[in-house]
Amino acid sequence: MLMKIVLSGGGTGGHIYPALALMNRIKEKYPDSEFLYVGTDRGLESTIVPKAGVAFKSVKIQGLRRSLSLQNLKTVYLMIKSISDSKKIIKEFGPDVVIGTGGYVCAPVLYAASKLGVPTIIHEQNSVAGVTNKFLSRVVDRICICFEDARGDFSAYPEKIVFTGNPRAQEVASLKESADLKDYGLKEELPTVLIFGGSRGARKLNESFVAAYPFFKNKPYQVLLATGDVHYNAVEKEISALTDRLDNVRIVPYIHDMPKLFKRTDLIVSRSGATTLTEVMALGLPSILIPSPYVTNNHQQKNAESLVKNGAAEMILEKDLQAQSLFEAIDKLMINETVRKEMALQAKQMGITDASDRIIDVILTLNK
Ligand SMILES: CC(=O)N[C@H]1[C@@H](OP(=O)(O)OP(=O)(O)OC[C@H]2O[C@@H](n3ccc(=O)[nH]c3=O)[C@H](O)[C@@H]2O)O[C@H](CO)[C@@H](O)[C@@H]1O
Repeated sequence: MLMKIVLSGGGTGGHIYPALALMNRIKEKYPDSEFLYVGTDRGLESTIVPKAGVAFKSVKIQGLRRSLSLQNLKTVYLMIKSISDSKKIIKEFGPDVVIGTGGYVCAPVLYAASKLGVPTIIHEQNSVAGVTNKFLSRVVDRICICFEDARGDFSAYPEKIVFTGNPRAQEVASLKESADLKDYGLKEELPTVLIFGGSRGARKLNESFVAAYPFFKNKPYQVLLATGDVHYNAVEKEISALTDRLDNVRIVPYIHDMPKLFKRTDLIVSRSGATTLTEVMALGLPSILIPSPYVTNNHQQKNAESLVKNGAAEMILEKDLQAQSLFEAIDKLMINETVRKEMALQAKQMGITDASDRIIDVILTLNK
C-alpha cells in the first residue's frame, strides 16, 4: 500500500522526534510510502529533518506577543500567508493524511489541510495540551494523546480522542543496536550517567554541573553532559579554565543518536519533557528529573511527578538545584545498583511501546 503523508511539528525535539519515529514505523510497514515534512526555517526541525533524509519545506510564521504591537500585525499577516502557502504545498503533494505533532507551525499546516478536506490528526505528547493543539482540536479529525489527563483539554471533542502513546517509545524500545561509548571519549566498561536539559539544553542545569565538576574526580563511574547547542561554548570555556580536567567527564553540544546512547546509559539526569520521559519509560531507565519551570501550566513537573509517584524517578526542583544537590543525587544512585534496578523496573512498567502501530490504525480508519 502506498501512503502519502505530510508531517508537521516543530520548534523543539520533543515535537519533531515523535513525527520522525512514526514515519520510520510507517516506512517499515509500507515501504512505498512518501513523506513531506513542513516546518519553519528557525526551529530545530530545519536541521534535524533534512539530516534524517526527509523532504522538507518551510513556511514562515511567528508567535503572538502579549502586548499590542506592530509585531502582532506582522504575526497576523504571516499566519494568513502561511495558511495559503501550506495549501499550495499540500495540493502539490496530494497527501492521504496530514499529521501534526505540536509547535506553532502546525497551526497553518493542519488548518489548511482541514480546509482542503484532507484527513487530519494531531498528536499531543503532554499531559497538558499545548496552545496550538487546543486551537486545532476544533478542525482536525483525530486527536492522539499520551496521558489520560490530556482528555480534559479536548473535552469538547471526546469522539475525536484516541489514546495512543508516543511513537518515540516504540522506536527506542524496538531498537537493536547501541552506541559505542568510545565515540564519546568514554570507557566501555564504566557505568555511565547521561545529563541533558531537553533538546535545547538548560542553562541552570549546565551551570550546576560545571560547579559540581570537581566532585566527580576519582568516581567509579563516568558522566556525559550534552549542553544544548547554544550553551556549548560557554560551558566549554568554564571547564577549560579549570586546572584539573577529569577523564571520566565528557561534554558535547548535542547527541544525534540518543536512542542508541540510551541503551548504554545507567542513569539519566534531565528535564522532564514528555518525549524524553516516554523514552525513559519505554527503555526502563532510572532518572533524576529537573522539570523546567518555564513551560505552560508547569506541565513538566506534572510529567515528572507521574514517574516519581511510581518510584521510577527522583525529582529536583530547579529552585533547589545547585552543585551539591545535583552531585549528591547522582552519586547516591550511581553507587547503589539495587535502587537503580528497582527504579528501572518501575519505569519500564509505565511504558507504552506500540504507539506508532496505534496511530497507523487511526490513519487507516480515516482513509477507509
Ligand atoms: C521548554 C519546552 O517547551 N519544552 C517542551 C518541549 O521540550 P523538548 O523538546 O526539550 O522535549 P522532550 O524532552 O520532550 O524531547 C527532547 C527530545 O530530544 C532528544 N534529545 C535531547 C538532547 C540531545 O542532545 N539529543 C536528543 O536527541 C531526546 O531524546 C528527546 O527525544 O517539548 C516537549 C513535548 O514533547 C514538552 O514536554 C516540553 O515541555
